[in-house]
Amino acid sequence: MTNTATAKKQQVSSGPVLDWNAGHGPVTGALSATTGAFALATTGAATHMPPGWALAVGTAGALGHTIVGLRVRNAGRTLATRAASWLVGAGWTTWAMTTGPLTWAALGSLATLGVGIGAAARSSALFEEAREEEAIAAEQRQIARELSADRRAIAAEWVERIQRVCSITVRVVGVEQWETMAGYSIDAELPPGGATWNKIAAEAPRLSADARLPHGCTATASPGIHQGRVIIDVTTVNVLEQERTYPVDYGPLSVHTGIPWGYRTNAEQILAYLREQCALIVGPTGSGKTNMVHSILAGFARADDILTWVIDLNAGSAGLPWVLPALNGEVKSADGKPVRPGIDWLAGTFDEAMTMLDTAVRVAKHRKMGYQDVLARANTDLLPISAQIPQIMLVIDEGAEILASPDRQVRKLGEKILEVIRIARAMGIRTVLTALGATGSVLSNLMIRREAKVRVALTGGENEGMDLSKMFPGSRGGLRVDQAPHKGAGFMGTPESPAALFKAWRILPNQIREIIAATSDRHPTLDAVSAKAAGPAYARRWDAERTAWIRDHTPGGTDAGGSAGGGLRLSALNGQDETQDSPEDAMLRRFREQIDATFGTAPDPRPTEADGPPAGSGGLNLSALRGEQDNPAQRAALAALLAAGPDGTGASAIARALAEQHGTSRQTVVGWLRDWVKDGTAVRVGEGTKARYVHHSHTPNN
Ligand SMILES: Nc1ncnc2c1ncn2[C@@H]1O[C@H](COP(=O)(O)OP(=O)(O)OP(=O)(O)O)[C@@H](O)[C@H]1O
Repeated sequence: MTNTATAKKQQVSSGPVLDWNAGHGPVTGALSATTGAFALATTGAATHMPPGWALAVGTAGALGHTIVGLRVRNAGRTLATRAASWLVGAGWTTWAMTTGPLTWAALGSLATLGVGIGAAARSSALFEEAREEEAIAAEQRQIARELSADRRAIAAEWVERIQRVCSITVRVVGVEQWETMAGYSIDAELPPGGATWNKIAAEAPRLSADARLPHGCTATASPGIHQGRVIIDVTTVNVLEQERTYPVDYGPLSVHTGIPWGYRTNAEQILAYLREQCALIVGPTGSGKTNMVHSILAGFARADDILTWVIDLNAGSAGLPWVLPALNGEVKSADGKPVRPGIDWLAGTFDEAMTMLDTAVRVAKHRKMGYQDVLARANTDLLPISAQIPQIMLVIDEGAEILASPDRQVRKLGEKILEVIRIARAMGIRTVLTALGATGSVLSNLMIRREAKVRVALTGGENEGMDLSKMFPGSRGGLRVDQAPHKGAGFMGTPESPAALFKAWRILPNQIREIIAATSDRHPTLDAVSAKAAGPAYARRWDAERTAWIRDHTPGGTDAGGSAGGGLRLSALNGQDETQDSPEDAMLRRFREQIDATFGTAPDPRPTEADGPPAGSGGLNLSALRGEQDNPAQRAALAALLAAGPDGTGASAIARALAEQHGTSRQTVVGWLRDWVKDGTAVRVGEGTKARYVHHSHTPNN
């Protein structure tokens, strides 16, 4: 029951309730007083109540209201008005009960009284309001005084400190406390005579020590609005000490608007702009590198114009958490449909990595030719990246070790990586390389130095192999490993944001699963020009024999290549044991069933596990899911083939059906049909112009 209803019920059952706290405006207050007095006078007169009682009630009312008013700190004027209302009302009631309330004199005087009480109440309400506003303003003035006293103290302290440590006398123009409450920024004017902001920046460690800042807190100088001004950011709370999980807003991102990779000491996000830049992430074992790679993949998965290709030759697990939950049906979209993996391609073997890199080179070269008109129209030599022509981000875990490897074969991979970096910037393929520590040899490579300017050093307190001055040449020794002793923390610098402390968000498998589900519909598909260049090497990337290595990593699988040190595992495919009906097979079967249920496809045309696995099968055979399941155009083509029934259909008819929504060319459909005939999904009937294709489920044998 609501409060009002309760109050009404009480009133009905026990007569008028004297509510000293009840709020009244000037009109309702006056009305309530006069109607109350009138009711009391008429009932009192009718029942011959002694008139003294009305006076007693009025006095009690005046007292009651005054006590409540004092308790809520009403102004003296309000208290007096209320008490007077009660007493005047009671006086009238006493008089009216003696002389008769239903006379013109009694009624007229009551009306006058009502107006009088209303006016007094209105004036006291206005007074009350003004009094309250004044109190708030005074409180704010007091806070402002304290704040500006605080700011003045900070300004004076830092003028004196900069003078003492850097021998520069600055004039502080403003001090701004950060909303995150993790520190403040000082805006100061440099003295005339040639002092520059970097003179103060170079003394950052000494300034921090002088200011007795807690570990992990810094005083970093950067340029102000012109060359005669400097901004000094001082952190007073070490947010790098805290563990912060990946932000739960999985909204869309774009390569153009930057991808958040972590947060700075002032708790603000730091963005990586990768349209033209490659990135290098260095982190020794245990520093939080794998976690950081996951949070990078999370950002890429959220972008609607990025396709992520991951090379992961380690027993490590950079790509698997982004693939497996989708494949084994752990994750479903909101409407219960299977979802696409969070990355577009995962290479876990040397051969697959080589295939991926060759494909990337082909795509880059083909884009250059195929998009001449687009470039001319946009008057640019940078391919306009969009959801229709996505950027390919190649993430190569321990890629720096590949580049620096003494092994001839591995070096071939390295050369290919460098080729992609060299030729593909304009055509929208960029790389993120991670490194355990082999930075010296990697950074001496001109290509990396020039193209990979988004840099991260995860220190986790590790000194070994961590040459920060090489990673961040502009920092001039201002960065010290001991400033970031926490896992996942280190330094990050980009062309837009100078190298400084930062921390990656912690991301756990449940968040990865959430992101896979949230972003499944958002991933772009490879544009037709690139897909043509990529060819079957790309279209068949999820085939059984090519994803067999994943079996080594799924629950129950043996981690054959896993080594404690996380060394490169180039022989993942050697000596596999093709056990029948393994947990992975069961998982795959479940996934196929879901796809069949969702897309209305027929039973698998290939022999099932029960029929005995064909050579090389038994892995995660995604192409068994009717070919390129994550290509909507191809799914639509397959649906058209199925819908055509036993009469079958042709490439032109399918292409026409797909034209409006997918713009697929007849040529592409011909390619798919050829593949489907090869793998038994479709049967070709007739020859030449009469050739038709029938889905195998509509053939006489079925
Ligand atoms: N951003 C972070 N915030 C808090 N803790 C973290 C963060 N990143 C990593 N950690 C902690 O550090 C541990 C190691 O992280 P991670 O596995 O990513 O390191 P790594 O450098 O890849 O090590 P390895 O090479 O041995 O796998 C994690 O289990 C976690 O406890």
